[in-house]
Amino acid sequence: MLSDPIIGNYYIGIMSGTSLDGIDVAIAQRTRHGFVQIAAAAPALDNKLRQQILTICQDKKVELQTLGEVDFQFACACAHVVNQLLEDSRLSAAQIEAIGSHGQTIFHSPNGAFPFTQQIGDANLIAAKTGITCVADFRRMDMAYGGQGAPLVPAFHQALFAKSGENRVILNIGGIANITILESDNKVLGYDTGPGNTLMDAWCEKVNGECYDKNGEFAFQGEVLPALLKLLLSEPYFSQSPPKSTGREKFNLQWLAKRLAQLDSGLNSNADIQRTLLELSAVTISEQIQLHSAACAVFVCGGGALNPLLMQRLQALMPDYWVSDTAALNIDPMFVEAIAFAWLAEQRLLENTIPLKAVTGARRDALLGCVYRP
Ligand SMILES: Nc1ncnc2c1ncn2[C@@H]1O[C@H](COP(=O)(O)OP(=O)(O)OP(=O)(O)O)[C@@H](O)[C@H]1O
Ligand SMILES: CC(=O)N[C@H]1[C@@H]2OC[C@@H](O2)[C@@H](O)[C@@H]1O[C@H](C)C(=O)O
Repeated sequence: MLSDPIIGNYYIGIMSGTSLDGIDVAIAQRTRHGFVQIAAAAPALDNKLRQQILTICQDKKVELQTLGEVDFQFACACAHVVNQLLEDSRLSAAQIEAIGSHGQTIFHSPNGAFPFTQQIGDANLIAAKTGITCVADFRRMDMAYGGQGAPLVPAFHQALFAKSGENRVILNIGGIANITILESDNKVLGYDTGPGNTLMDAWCEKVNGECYDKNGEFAFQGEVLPALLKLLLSEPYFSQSPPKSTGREKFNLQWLAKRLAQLDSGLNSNADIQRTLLELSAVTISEQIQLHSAACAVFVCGGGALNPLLMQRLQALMPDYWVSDTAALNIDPMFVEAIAFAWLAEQRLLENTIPLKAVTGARRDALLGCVYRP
């Protein structure tokens, strides 16, 4: 029997998501049993660079020179985390087939008259500074075919986690939350449900100066404010049918401030608002899962899996579902997205189209990503 030439190959995935908490990087290996995590790291972003990117995302305005310089610096940061991880794991660049680099989304606008999505982190530089082929720009071909360009991970979830004859849900709770419904007949549905941690992070940073609510401790001190929750839930995005995707362009501090101003929020404690934002994420996620899937196991990944109150509320709001995290499927919940981009790089080099049209609404499945060779 001929041996399969792709078995044993190593790929690297780099993801830095909407939370801007750091750069997730993972080395994965194609084995006979699937795609296996070999090493991973999630170093924090340099604070100055993080602030510059946040400013670009929040102000939605940037000088072209600044944009170019931030793009350069972010790519250098990505190359650095790759080189560091290779050194720590005693692997050489020559052993890696490719890097899949998501880049940092600075604007995602899939629905306007001129849809676009923009990620920074020049893949030429990543290839040059690591000596490894870099695959990047994964979203825009899907958009070119009329798709949302997001979420992309449902295809990876299907490839790794689908089990014939069994319904499963994969729930990523990053800044934005997205669900993948894996149906027993191999059909897949996936979309962004709305805020995961992004509003909680923004509020916590504003009132406590901490970039996130560690272990949900601040939210635990508060009570849900029913009038505020009702108002937040009236956001039209939540009742829109998929395909749909969103980002910090919509769910941000201004979005929250506008709604707080409509209520007499001066009477509410900051902890109550934090608790209500957590409830907003839990309610919007659990409603969408229950709308599209019969009772089944829900496997959570992303930083939200580390928030015990959020996990507790998801289980309570979905009593017929079994909520755990992707560790139960042998993938570290903190690195599912990074490994997904390693997988997307592999798929690109193999020239496999990615089955996403049912998720993103694209007219056809496409080859995703551009290849930058050093
Ligand atoms: N110990 C913890 N307790 C509570 N929340 C946590 C904890 N650790 C991480 N988080 C939350 O997870 C977030 C980071 O999650 P993650 O890295 O999955 O997001 P992301 O990849 O940036 O976002 P996205 O998936 O939307 O692109 C943090 O901003 C924080 O809100
Ligand atoms: C435009 C963009 O960067 N979207 C991210 C974001 O973070 C979570 C959610 O919103 C998801 O739609 C997507 O990331 C993952 C990796 C995806 O494409 O599947």
